Amino acid sequence: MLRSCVSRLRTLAVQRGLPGGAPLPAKDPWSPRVNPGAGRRERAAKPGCVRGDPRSFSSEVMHMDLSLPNPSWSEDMRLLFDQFMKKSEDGSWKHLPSYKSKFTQETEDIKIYFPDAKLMKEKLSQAQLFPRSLEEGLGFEYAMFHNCVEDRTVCIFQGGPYLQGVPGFLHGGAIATMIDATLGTCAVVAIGVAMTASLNISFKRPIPLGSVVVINSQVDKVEGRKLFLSCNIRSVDEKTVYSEATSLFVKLDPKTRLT
Ligand SMILES: CCCCCCCCCCCCCCCC(=O)SCCNC(=O)CCNC(=O)[C@H](O)C(C)(C)COP(=O)(O)OP(=O)(O)OC[C@H]1O[C@@H](n2cnc3c(N)ncnc32)[C@H](O)[C@@H]1OP(=O)(O)O
Repeated sequence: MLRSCVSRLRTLAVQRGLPGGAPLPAKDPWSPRVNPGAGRRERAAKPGCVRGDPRSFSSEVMHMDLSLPNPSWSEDMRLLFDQFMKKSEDGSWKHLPSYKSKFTQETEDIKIYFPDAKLMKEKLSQAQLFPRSLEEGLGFEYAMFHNCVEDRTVCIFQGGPYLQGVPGFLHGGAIATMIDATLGTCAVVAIGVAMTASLNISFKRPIPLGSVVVINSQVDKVEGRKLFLSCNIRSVDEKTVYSEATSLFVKLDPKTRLT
């Protein structure tokens, strides 16, 4: 019993990068917690990006751009990210930063839909964006890029070990989450604050855990406040179509309260 407690504490010490933990492989994406450098984002040059171990400064984690490469990213993920960053140099594509929690323009915009702005502010101070709520490498690792001319958002996504459904493959709910997040971002960039009214997904092939996939979304049609979007998820070599989805997003009516 004592031995198992010591062993558990030792494991926790390793996970938190504390002394006493046995060393583990430095670049194992399946054990990001045990990588002492795993909390660091490599590209810290962008505005708003914080250098150092974010776990020691929780407010900094909230404000750190989490869509930048980190040690849990596979080679495929890094290559795709670099390709899209290259495409962004001429301005046709734009890298969209992503935070656990941050008062962005969207946060400001949504306040008007709540009758009690003070209560809303309190709630928001505790809130985290769902796909960013798991620790680095364990859940949703992704970066999004938007093309304003073509009304398209591309998400490069690597699903970590905590997103398992059928053993070895991603959970359908995790896939749906990333589809919704990508379509939602495409919608918000296109028309402002909007919510998912309907989402229809066809799961065609299972997505292996830890693999990198590309979610391609686009605006198909706009009818007043209604925005119809579709997307597909493909393998990096584009040969496998894993999922397809269609959706309706509705731009919120400033006259209507959400609660
Ligand atoms: C530069 C950096 C940028 C970065 C940028 C990143 C931003 C960061 C993005 C985060 C991205 C997260 C993405 C997560 C997105 C969610 O997960 S949202 C959560 C799930 N969705 C919900 O909870 C929504 C619940 N539903 C509702 O609140 C309301 O039904 C809605 C959707 C707001 C619509 O209500 P409403 O505004 O009162 O609309 P209403 O007047 O009833 O209907 C308007 C029209 O839509 C139609 N409609 C409404 N609902 C439906 C429906 N379910 N089916 C079919 N038609 C419908 C109506 O029939 C009507 O059609 P018309 O008669 O005009 O032809």
